[in-house]
Amino acid sequence: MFRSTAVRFSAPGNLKIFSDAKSAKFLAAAAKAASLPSFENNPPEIGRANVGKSTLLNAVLGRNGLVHTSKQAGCTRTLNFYGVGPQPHKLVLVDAPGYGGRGRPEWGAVFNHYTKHRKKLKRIYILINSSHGVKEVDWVMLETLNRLCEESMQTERPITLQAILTKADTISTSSKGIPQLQQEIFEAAPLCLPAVVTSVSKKMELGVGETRRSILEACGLGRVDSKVIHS
Ligand SMILES: Nc1nc2c(ncn2[C@@H]2O[C@H](COP(=O)(O)OP(=O)(O)OP(=O)(O)O)[C@@H](O)[C@H]2O)c(=O)[nH]1
Ligand SMILES: [Mg+2]
Repeated sequence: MFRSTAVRFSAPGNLKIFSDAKSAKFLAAAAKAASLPSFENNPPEIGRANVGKSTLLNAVLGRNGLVHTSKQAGCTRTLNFYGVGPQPHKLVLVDAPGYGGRGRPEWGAVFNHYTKHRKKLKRIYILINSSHGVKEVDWVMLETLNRLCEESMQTERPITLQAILTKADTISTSSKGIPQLQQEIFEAAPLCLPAVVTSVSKKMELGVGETRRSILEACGLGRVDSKVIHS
């Protein structure tokens, strides 16, 4: 269980902002979410469909089944916000729909709008399947996010980017090794922070504590982490 006196991951309120609707409605909702004043820190998770975004979020929140997951790609279709701790939330985690074959242009439009306009955005996590490696769509997304981070450095809203290599329990001998994947990520996105390697399965749990620490550090809550987080 991930516990903290100031940041309680075990009792989040699920703030579902978007519904699956036409693009215009999506964008209006994205604009609304981007200007919500009570959201302090919003690190969103992005990645190809089925990479394990929602599963990792459940693990990070210490709440099995809170975030809907599925074997079928394209499960998450909206940006979902999970407030952590008492109101007003110091931390809000954001689960995003996947990109790639099962993604939809309007989902991308919402994500782009959100990342461009959300004032309190601190860090974006890009999740990549360890055993599939860096696909072309991942490469394009890494380059795009690297540009976004670079541009943000000139503003009062610097955004950092970090990779998460998921499903480490499924790495086989034919998969590329983690150091090689890391190298490819750096080539596409030199600003990307070193990847956290995770696995959330019955076989192996790995990297969940490290992901939590990274989120707290990204949001300037790092001191809370070192004192009172138990993972
Ligand atoms: N073996 C293994 N399976 C995992 C892991 N993480 C997630 N899965 C499985 O992968 C499938 C997809 O997980 P989700 O968390 O729904 O993936 P997602 O990225 O949110 O997918 P979309 O919402 O469709 O974009 C589910 O069947 C999960 O149980 C992992 O670390 N190891
Ligand atoms: Mg999902």
